[in-house]
Amino acid sequence: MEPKTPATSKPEYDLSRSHEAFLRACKVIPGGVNSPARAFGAVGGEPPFMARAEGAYLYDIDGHQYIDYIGSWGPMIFGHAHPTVRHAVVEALDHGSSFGAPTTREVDIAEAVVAAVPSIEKVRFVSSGTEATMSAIRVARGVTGRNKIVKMTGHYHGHVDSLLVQAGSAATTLGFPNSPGVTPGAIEDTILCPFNDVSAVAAAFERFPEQVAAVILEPVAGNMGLVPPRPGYLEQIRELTRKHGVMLVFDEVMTGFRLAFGGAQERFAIDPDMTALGKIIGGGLPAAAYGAKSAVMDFVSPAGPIYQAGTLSGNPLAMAAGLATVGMLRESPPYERLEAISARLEDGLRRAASDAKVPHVVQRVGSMLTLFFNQGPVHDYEDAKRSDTALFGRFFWEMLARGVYLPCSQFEAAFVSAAHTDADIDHTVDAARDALRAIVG
Ligand SMILES: Cc1ncc(COP(=O)(O)O)c(C=O)c1O
Ligand SMILES: NCC(=O)CCC(=O)O
Repeated sequence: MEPKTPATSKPEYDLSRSHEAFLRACKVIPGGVNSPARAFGAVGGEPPFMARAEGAYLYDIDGHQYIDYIGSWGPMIFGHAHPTVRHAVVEALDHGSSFGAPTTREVDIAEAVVAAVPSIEKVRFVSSGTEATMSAIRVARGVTGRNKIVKMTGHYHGHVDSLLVQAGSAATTLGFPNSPGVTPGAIEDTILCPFNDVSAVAAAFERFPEQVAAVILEPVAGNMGLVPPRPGYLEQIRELTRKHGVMLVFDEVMTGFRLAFGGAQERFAIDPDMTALGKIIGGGLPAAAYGAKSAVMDFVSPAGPIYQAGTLSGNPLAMAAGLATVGMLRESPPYERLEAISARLEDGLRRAASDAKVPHVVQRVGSMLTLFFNQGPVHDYEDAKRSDTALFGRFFWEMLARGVYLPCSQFEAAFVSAAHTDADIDHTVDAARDALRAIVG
């Protein structure tokens, strides 16, 4: 079937094949999906099922083409099915897909991470961002001999029990910040603070003197929509944690290799004690990592006593995809262009929303952005929750029908890739203008 070219005027939009697939899926998969974030719970309706993806585009089984701003929720910084990544994975596959024994490719990618991220001297590879943050917390507790963790409301660190409290992403969307099955014991050592509020963290340290092992945060929050740190916030948190002997853990699963080659910590010149990486580091295959100075990482088994393991950790295919992606980021950095096209999108969306006279704010850092239907500015979770999610849902569907695939929740960030062209951006802005006109008249 020839893909239908996206048009900004709303074409007939038929998802009957996806509907059939969804009915089949719902019989054998909970909610029809393998992760709630893709279920359209926040926008209503059923998701299109995807057939393939290439460059900046997704193609569904009903024959529609979409300009993709999810990028697999972050990994696809060069767009989909990039030939260099594909070639690396195919070559790796020809040599066997998993050995359960060390490979030189793991050393190559570890060296690449250490060279890219100054705060990391040693790094351990795992298979998901969830494992990376879970392990980082375990190490922080093991190294400090303290139990408590400070977490920011609206920040999402994967589905780790102790961190699944007032988490963002689909946990916000689905409205059960504390999931059934997470025991009171699992979260009793988790202290919640609002993002961008240094005094709340200082108060937590005073209330629990010498009991806090770590502060974990997304340096630029992407799981309650895009929320930048206020100027000076990260610096003050760094100073405060150092003063109290608390480890500062940056969850750079989203921001790592995206906001700069060295991640948000390079962009904001902060030296965290530990870093969780994911998404881009796996180049679209399942890989993630956590790293720190050697003095910390040497506590990790088998060098030290803190246990952490994984059958598929350092998987050859995932390492090949990650290495190819990191190599391209280093050899031909896309960051300047990403900044330029993302700014073009930001400006265009802002103009479209202003002209439609809907309350809005567009927040962006690098190639991550959110159009909030909210007066703004959005500094924390409480601000984000004031958004008009019903309006967002209508806008989302109007955009989808016009061939633009935005993240399917107000509480997610959109990702721009190096594969997006100026024409894609302009098409998106035209679609937004039409969509808002269709909604508000
Ligand atoms: C900031 C952040 N941390 C951790 C995770 C968890 O990663 P994963 O979904 O690979 O487990 C995600 C996304 O899911 C994330 O955005
Ligand atoms: N911002 C949300 C995610 O990145 C998670 C995607 C998923 O769990 O499917």
